[in-house]
Amino acid sequence: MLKVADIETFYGPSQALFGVTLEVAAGEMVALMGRNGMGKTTTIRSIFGLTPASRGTIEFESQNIRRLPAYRIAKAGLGLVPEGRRCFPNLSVRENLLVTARPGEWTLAKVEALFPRLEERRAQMAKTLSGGEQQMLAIGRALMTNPRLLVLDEATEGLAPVIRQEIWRAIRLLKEQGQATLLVDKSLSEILPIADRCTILEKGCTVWDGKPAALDSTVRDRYLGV
Ligand SMILES: Nc1ncnc2c1ncn2[C@@H]1O[C@H](COP(=O)(O)OP(=O)(O)OP(=O)(O)O)[C@@H](O)[C@H]1O
Repeated sequence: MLKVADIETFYGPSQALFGVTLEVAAGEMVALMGRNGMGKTTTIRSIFGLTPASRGTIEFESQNIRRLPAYRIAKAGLGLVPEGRRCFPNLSVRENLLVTARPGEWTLAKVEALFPRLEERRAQMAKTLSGGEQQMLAIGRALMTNPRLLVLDEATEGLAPVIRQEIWRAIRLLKEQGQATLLVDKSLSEILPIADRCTILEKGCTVWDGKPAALDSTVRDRYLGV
């Protein structure tokens, strides 16, 4: 479904990615891992055309999307939940969900069933939500676009444990429903049981790719330890 091969990405003169390769197949949940600053967010920004890659290939459903503008990439069927959420602060929860809606399986009712808190707060302005609720809203908004591939960047970072659990429960449900997902998260105990595959980045390069069961302590210590 998504094939990223050997991409290189720059911020001005400074190179951040030196050869990132990853793949997400239909129905798969893939974890993109690596320590801070190794290039996970840049990889996601490159896939979405927000910081375009200058070399390599990015194919989504056999279409080359590397040089497409960001809005065309979203339209091709990729949904992003960026780091740091980003909802419309002065729109209600319900308006935030409806403004990005595209026809498909995910409807307002289904998103509200996935996150009952959003239903309870549907008339509230997004800016009055807690951080965790805003994160749920950001996920709900991405689902309302009915993406064939959902990409979550640090969806549970910095949230209270009870909210994190709610978000992980939702992510597990998405997986059961066969939603193809690319996930960045530092919580190995949550991510490893549900990921079909892990791709690890080190200094802007893909250095490991495999099933979570193959991710032994040597690999963990080398690439994921602090
Ligand atoms: N806007 C920017 N301008 C210049 N360099 C940047 C910019 N954003 C990121 N970088 C650099 O690119 C490299 C990769 O950063 P990136 O944010 O992709 O890493 P990450 O793996 O997502 O880290 P984190 O887990 O901390 O979010 C780092 O060296 C970082 O300093």
